[in-house]
Amino acid sequence: MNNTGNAPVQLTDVRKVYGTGPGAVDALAGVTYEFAAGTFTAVMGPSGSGKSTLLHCAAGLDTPTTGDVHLAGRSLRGLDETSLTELRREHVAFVFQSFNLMPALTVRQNVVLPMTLAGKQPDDAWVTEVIRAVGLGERVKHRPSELSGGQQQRVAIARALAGRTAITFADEPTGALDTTTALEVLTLLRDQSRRLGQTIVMVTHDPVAASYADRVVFLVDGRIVSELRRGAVHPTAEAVAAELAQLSAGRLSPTES
Ligand SMILES: Nc1ncnc2c1ncn2[C@@H]1O[C@H](COP(=O)(O)OP(=O)(O)OP(=O)(O)O)[C@@H](O)[C@H]1O
Repeated sequence: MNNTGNAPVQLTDVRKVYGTGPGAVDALAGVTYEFAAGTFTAVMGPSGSGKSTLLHCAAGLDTPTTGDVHLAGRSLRGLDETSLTELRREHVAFVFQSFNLMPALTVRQNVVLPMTLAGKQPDDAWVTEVIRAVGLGERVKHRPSELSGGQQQRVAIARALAGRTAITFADEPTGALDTTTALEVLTLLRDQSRRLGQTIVMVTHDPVAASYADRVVFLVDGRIVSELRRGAVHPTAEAVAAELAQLSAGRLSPTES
């Protein structure tokens, strides 16, 4: 697959090897993929297939062993840490499992922190709207320690939405949420991608979560092996689960099974 050069997130023959010698692990075995502007993509695959490694390499949080990543039009190869931090602050939001909230700050202060760090003026009305949309309108002055795990995750999601960055990386964003809140959060992410043209890359184990995405890519043993795209047929939870089951079954070679 050739990259066209326009996508906000592009991986070109990205390989990531952990360790050396006989114990080395090929976490990514040559991934070339474009996460196109305004698309919401779910990354799925069996445990250990390389999903988190792909997300970390794509976001510049980890360095590929070989290959290149372009983020917001810039090659990450050889970029120093300061430039990388600036690039991320300007263009990227994160919703990770470890919420990375600042314990001393209130909900609202946490939500606007990336903008403050990037020297941007928060849009107060929009910040209020996203905090309300994630169901924390009554808790803006609470600190993370006064919130449940699910509520803390919602702060992280509000923080990602508030900055209206071009790109959001999400790692199991709904893992700690009850079903109702999870569906609200997925709807918010989908709306964000549709309304603001944001590119969202989400790792998930959950076919229902993946069904909110426009595209679902499947990783097996560090390679993208298939893809479902919204077209005539929506990537339904059933279609995603069926593909995953087939890939997981196919992964067991006759000698292993
Ligand atoms: N820091 C590391 N050192 C050595 N091996 C690693 C490291 N991080 C990941 N791996 C290995 O790389 C492979 C891919 O790991 P990764 O965490 O990307 O998979 P994953 O698909 O996200 O898994 P899961 O669904 O279980 O979270 C695995 O075999 C894992 O053991």
